[in-house]
Amino acid sequence: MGSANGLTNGRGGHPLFAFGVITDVQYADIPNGHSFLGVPRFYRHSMLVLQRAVKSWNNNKNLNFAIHFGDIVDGKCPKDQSLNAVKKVVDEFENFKGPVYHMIGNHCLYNLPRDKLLPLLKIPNLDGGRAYYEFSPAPGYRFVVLDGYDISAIGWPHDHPKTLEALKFLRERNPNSDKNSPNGLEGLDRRFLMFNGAVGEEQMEWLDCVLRDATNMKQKVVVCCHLPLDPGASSQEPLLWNYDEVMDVIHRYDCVKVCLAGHDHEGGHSIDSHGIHHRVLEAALECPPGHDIYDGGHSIDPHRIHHPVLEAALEYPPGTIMLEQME
Ligand SMILES: Nc1ccn([C@@H]2O[C@H](COP(=O)(O)O)[C@@H](O)[C@H]2O)c(=O)n1
Ligand SMILES: O=P(O)(O)OC[C@H](O)CO
Repeated sequence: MGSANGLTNGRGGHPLFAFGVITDVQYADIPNGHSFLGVPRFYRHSMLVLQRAVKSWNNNKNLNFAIHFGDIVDGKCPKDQSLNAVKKVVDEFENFKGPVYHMIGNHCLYNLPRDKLLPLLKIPNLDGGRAYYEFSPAPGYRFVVLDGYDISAIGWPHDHPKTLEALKFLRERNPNSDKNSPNGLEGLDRRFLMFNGAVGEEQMEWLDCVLRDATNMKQKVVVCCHLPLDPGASSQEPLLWNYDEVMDVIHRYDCVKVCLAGHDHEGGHSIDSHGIHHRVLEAALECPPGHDIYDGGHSIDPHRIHHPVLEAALEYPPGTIMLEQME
């Protein structure tokens, strides 16, 4: 089964490569709770979901790597346990017999500052806490991992220019005293919340260079970010503040075929005006005990948990993504 940009569902054709995916593990050694809107969250069980994912990835001998889309530990984790909790989850990922890539989410930053977090997550930190990077898992392909909290009111020191820029940005767009509240904001403006962030100017220039280089090298690109980049694949509140500017850069080139994200726990999928697939993955945290995203049995609530076979059919099997014939 082909799709708009040549991705297929793994039932035919020649696989280019496959990789394990999981997002929003948000582990904490605390009792079950719920989101602000009342959706149940299973903080301890998410570790089991991860363990099963790793087992399933290892059983599938053909995965090139695994990637977690951020929020490794929940913000409710007692702060004196943050370091050990992050280490515990990273160790679990390390049981995967292959490279593992991480990115930062808001909950990571509620727990630890960037200088502590980045080395633990093995995010290359070459330049003052930046958390964007790229890698090539197979010839002709490049993965670009964006830092959606580059401009953010969380994670940088309180007096850091990026914190101040983010607070100014929020003040100008969100009149609520609780900057996590979207009350009164209309439509896409509902994304101007403190638990989101933006890609800054320097990162934007870096992205432009990487995409120009990939185009020259005739490489195809998958863009990964904790925060979703397309309103068609996500509700309004979790979007990257400047998703539109990032997409303008991406749309200048023809090399990006897929954008993957987490953060919007329900998940979603869209194909944008340029034929790029956007897939937001469902949160491991909200998988109820007794069920498993990665059991492949599909005996669980398909609305919340099972990675459904989408129109673009990116998953093969659940918990992995296989790319084929990206043209
Ligand atoms: N509709 C909403 C959603 C969230 N908030 C605020 O954000 C905080 C985090 O939300 P979670 O979904 O992670 O629980 C929450 O504590 C609220 O302050 C909101 O105001 N309105
Ligand atoms: O990052 P969280 O877990 O606070 O949740 C983000 C929400 O799902 C966005 O609507």
